[in-house]
Amino acid sequence: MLKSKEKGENKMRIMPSILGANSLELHKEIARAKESGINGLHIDVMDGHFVPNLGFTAQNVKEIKQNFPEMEAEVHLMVSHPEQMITDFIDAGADMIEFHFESTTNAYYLVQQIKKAGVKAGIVLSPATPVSVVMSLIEIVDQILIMTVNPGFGGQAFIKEMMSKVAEVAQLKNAQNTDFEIEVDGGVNDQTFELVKKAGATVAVSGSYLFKGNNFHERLSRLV
Ligand SMILES: O=C(CO)[C@@H](O)[C@H](O)COP(=O)(O)O
Ligand SMILES: [Co+2]
Repeated sequence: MLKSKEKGENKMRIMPSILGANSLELHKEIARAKESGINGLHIDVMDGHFVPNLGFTAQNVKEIKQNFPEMEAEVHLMVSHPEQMITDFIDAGADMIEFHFESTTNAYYLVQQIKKAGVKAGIVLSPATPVSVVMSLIEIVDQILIMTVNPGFGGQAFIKEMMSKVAEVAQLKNAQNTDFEIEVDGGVNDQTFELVKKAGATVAVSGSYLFKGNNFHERLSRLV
C-alpha cells in the first residue's frame, strides 16, 4: 500500500478491548462505547494453549456483528495453529484478523489467506519477539501490533520498554514508504497513553481502563 499524503494532527484510534467489559452485560457495554463515538472493538480470542486463558469465540464475533454491524471487529488471535481458525472468524464477519508471529510457521501464507478473503490482516509480536521478524511482511500487512503486556490477560501493567519496538516499526514504516497501522495492546491508560503516542503508534487497545470505570466517555476523553 502506498503511503497516504495527508499528515495532520496525529489523532490516534482507540480500540476498546471487550475483555475488560462486564461479560454479563456485553450488549450494554458495547453500546456505552458506541455512544462515546467508538467505531471498532478489539476482541481477544484465546485457546488455553498458546496462552493460559480462554477468550471470545467466532460465535461471539458473529453476534456482535449482528447487533452492531457498524462496529469494526478486530479479532486478536492468541491461539496455537491460527491457520485452523481463520475461516471461522472470516465467516463470523471479522473485519481484521491479527495473529501472533510466534504461533505459526508460515505467517506470510496466513496473511495472504486472510487478505484473499477480503479481511484485513495484522501480525502481532509478543514482548520477546524482535521487530526484525516482520521485515518480509511489511508490504502485505494492514497492521503490526506490538504487545505491551505478555499476552493472555487484561489488567496487566504496561511494559514501557516496548516503546523502542514501536519506534522501530514507525521508523521502518517511514523508510519503506509503506502504509500500515501500528497498534499497541496491554496496559494502556491515561498514564501510559502519551508514551505510546510519542513512540509512533497509530492505534491503541485499551480494556480495563475504559471499561472498569463508570464513565467510559470521560476516560476516553483523557486519551483522545
Ligand atoms: O490481548 C490482550 C491481553 O492479552 C488485551 O487485548 C487486553 O485485553 C488488554 O486489556 P488491558 O491491558 O487494557 O486491561
Ligand atoms: Co488483545
